[in-house]
Amino acid sequence: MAGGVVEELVKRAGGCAVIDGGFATQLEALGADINDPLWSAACLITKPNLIKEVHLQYLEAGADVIISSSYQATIPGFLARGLLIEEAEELLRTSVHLALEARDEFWKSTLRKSKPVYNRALVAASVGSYGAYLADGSEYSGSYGDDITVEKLKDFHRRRLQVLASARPDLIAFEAIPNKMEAQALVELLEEEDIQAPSWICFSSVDGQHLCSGESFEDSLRIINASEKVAIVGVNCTPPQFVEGIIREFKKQTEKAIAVYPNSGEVWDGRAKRWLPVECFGRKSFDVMARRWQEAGASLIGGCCRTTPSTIRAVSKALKGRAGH
Ligand SMILES: C[S+](C)CC[C@H](N)C(=O)O
Ligand SMILES: N[C@@H](CCS)C(=O)O
Ligand SMILES: [Zn+2]
Repeated sequence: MAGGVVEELVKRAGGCAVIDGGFATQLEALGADINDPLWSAACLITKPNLIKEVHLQYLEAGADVIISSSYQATIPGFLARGLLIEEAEELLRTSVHLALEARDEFWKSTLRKSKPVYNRALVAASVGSYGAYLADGSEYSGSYGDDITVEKLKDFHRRRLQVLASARPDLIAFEAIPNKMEAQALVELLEEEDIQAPSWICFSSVDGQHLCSGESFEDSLRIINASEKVAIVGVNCTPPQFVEGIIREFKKQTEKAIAVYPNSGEVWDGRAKRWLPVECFGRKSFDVMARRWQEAGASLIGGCCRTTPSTIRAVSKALKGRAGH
């Protein structure tokens, strides 16, 4: 059963596991230049040590799950950069290995302390949507053009998924999926490739009522509910003010564990490649909202773009009564 490892983690975490925060955001905060078609995955080539440092910072902050640096790491993306196929595949494996190394080192160091306050974290291999690869902001529009088909999406995802799975992550995290066709492709692919690690599929939404494409959550959840390979569904990189309503809607439509890791509420300008500030997304702070998300039924909670280790420290404290320290 795909969900065993997830159920165990959620139980160990006291009912709600903490996911890490914005990975690319923290890479940038540490000085990386990610204004690049590969976005944060460029650092797999140029700054692997920084990637490990970001993972360690989120573990220190109290994350029970860390997500690898492969969101925008794709074989065609690396080939366009002039790498060979073997080099591209090695970088994909490296993204998982860096996260596993950080997890194992951190866990060893906490075991040496007399009163460990952490759980042994899980590593989720990130698989960004096709829109992330296109690097045109389409993970927030769901518009992949008229020519796209389920088969083309499966072909796009297939080899990367095989390679990432071969590096033995604990979970596979499909992130910022903006339309139903891609959810269908992923569910079929998990079955065809018989992927053993449990998966999560997280959608992006810009209005809190639909996928970014405008399609209903209901139809996509029906597709996902039929898959035993998917243990967790949810939303990521979605404005936080919509998340409580989304969880309540998902609770009606699925029995799978629900993960939410919204962004800060800022909006990505895909053309200018920058985050646009928002006036105000509500009066509540992220950690206060996180408690409401837990009450509404989320089992895994973290942050996405523009959230940081201090966000996750506060979330960990709010959900478990203690910060990572
Ligand atoms: C989650 S978005 C901010 C990632 C970057 C985007 N795919 C781009 O390359 O423009
Ligand atoms: N795991 C990725 C998601 C981007 S939407 C990151 O945090 O950078
Ligand atoms: Zn994000």
